Amino acid sequence: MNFKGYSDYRHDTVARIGVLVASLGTPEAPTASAVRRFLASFLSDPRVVELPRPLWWLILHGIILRIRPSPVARLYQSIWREDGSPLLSFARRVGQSLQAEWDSRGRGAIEVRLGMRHGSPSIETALEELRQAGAQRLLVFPLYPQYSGSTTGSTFDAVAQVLSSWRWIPELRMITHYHDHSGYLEALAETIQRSWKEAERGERLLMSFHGLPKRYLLAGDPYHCQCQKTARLLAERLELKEDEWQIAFQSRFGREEWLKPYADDLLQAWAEAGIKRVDVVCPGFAVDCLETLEEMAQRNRELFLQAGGEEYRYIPALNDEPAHIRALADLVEQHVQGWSETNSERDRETAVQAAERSRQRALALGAKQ
Ligand SMILES: C=CC1=C(C)c2cc3[nH]c(cc4nc(cc5[nH]c(cc1n2)c(C)c5CCC(=O)O)C(CCC(=O)O)=C4C)c(C)c3C=C
Ligand SMILES: [Fe+2]
Ligand SMILES: [Fe+2]
Repeated sequence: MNFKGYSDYRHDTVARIGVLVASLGTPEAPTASAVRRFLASFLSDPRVVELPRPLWWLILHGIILRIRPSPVARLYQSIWREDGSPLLSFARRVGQSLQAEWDSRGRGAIEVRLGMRHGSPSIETALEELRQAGAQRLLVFPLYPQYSGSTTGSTFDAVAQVLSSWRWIPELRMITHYHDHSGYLEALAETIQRSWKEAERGERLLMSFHGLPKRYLLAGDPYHCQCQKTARLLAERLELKEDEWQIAFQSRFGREEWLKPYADDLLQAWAEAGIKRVDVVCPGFAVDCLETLEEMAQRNRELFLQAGGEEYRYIPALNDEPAHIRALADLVEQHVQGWSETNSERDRETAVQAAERSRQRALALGAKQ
């Protein structure tokens, strides 16, 4: 028996809905060895680094995994929390809050599980839990508002890989992007406006997204377009004038050209041009992580202040903000349409009850003859 199945399957089993909330993953600890394990997994993913495998294997194992883990572990140390990696801690809270928000809506049961593309809790573990909970309908929900092959696409690969060992493949749906979803944009607008109420507003708002090699855009990855659209719609909601905001891309890796403008270069140029106060938000990050807390909230602040800037305010990611959770639950609701209705109908009249009724009918017919 090569495939996992339910050996004790009963016909009155209700087809449950499982929601796999997926995120990137993070090291288990802020140490060089844990960071090495994480990077080895992440950077071996052909969706993340699109280079010929033998060449990349040599560069990755011969150079990168020897020199990068120690300095990157120090960066993780600067943001590590009592409950571990910020990315994992916030993603857990998002999963729990989404489950609670859904339950409070009374729209039929769903089971939410969190799975990480790299590290733990793995997508495999999360899917196995959903399988055991009888989730024969599966909604895959990667926490990436903007689609990219390197993130959303890679999540799909991992899910497909796990499902390839299942005997009974669930009905499958996937939220591949939500960059222009009104609830998501509203949640972003709300956190920015709240931050403007708390302290004086900056002269400019920088909307910074994780970067991507420009090559991927030219090969057809829609990520760049979706970031542009998110930024434009957000600026419209905030009624910002052209010169009051700007998009940028952060977290470059390697030597080739990435999407531009680069966030650090832009902040430096702003400071040198006499801009004194900036607000920075990272709309592409559903939860705070190394790239937002260390790079954008700490490192680029130093850069801006040293170049002559005076105030730099980092506006946190949406994390478990109620407006964010409501938006995510709205997205789930939109994508399970048709599923929950059939489920509640089945809840009322299970297959066994229906079978019993047809048996009675058959008996009654037999008695008449
Ligand atoms: C070629 C390399 C990389 C691509 C392409 C890439 C795309 C990409 N990444 C995110 C989100 C995150 N990336 C994070 C960390 C991170 N990213 C890369 C490289 C690429 N990312 C590296 C090597 C690292 C690790 C840190 C480092 O060594 O510099 C994280 C944070 C993880 C954490 O633990 O907090 C996130 C989140 C997106 C959205 C994206 C494509 C759009
Ligand atoms: Fe990344
Ligand atoms: Fe574009």
